[in-house]
Amino acid sequence: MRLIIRDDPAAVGDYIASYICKRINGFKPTQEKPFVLGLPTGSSPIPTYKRLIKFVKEGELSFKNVVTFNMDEYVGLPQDHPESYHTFMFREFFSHVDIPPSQVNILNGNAEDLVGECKAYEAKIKSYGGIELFLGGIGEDGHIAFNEPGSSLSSRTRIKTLAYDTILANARFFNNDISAVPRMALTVGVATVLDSREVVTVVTGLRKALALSKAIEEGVNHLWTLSALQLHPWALIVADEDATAELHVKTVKYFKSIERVQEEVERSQELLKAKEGTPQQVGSME
Ligand SMILES: N[C@@H]1[C@@H](O)[C@H](O)[C@@H](COP(=O)(O)O)O[C@@H]1O
Repeated sequence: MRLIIRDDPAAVGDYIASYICKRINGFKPTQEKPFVLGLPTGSSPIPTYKRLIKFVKEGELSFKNVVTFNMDEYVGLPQDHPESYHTFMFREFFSHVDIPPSQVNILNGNAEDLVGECKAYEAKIKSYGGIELFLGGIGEDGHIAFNEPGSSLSSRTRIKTLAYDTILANARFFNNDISAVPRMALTVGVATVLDSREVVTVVTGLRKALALSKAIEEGVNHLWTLSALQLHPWALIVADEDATAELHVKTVKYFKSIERVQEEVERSQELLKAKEGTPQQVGSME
């Protein structure tokens, strides 16, 4: 697992958006072979969405050949409710980029058959050959998507009862009215996230500091479901300085040094490429 640390949420958003932009462009998606992207809601990914929208407006990125799957949705909240994850995603992201709405997938928390809805979601992900990159956020209790503490690490898309802490944390979106926060949600499982070829997680703010330390400094544990990323072969966490408050100084220094070394390696590879290119360029000019 890699941990990248940036000064603040805006810099985290810039980093992740540039990373996703590179990955999508490098993949060269087509209608036949789209880039399959998993997406989260919450306040943490907003700076990333803002930056991605900018890339699209500047012509550096397109979502025409991208298929998305969102992580979760409340059960029983009307789709057009201002706090439904459907509304959130279109308001904060989809309405501002060139993705055809038919390529957007969000769980339907009002489906008559909720179990069937979850099964169909898993099957649809499979039909696209799986998720290429899952972008995730976390709750203060370390949950990824709505995989609350105690969730099975081999869980799949399913109905989940929300932890009281999560209901309290999300009350801020419902005029601080705890009774207005839905008690249940549909969510992809931990195993659904782990199945994707790459996972990138945004962790910002002091409120997430304990969860980050539990997830990366301690063992894999169902009480902090983000820790399951330790089992993933290609996982990246991008955090801001505030979110590192509970980490050991040694941990922070370690990951920062790894990033420095990685940059050195990349720079020397670029130099080598440029050098190899020079005789040819000279030759062609002559
Ligand atoms: N189900 C969502 C999570 O997917 C999200 O990661 C979390 C964090 O939200 P925020 O980024 O606003 O702290 O909120 C909810 O619980």
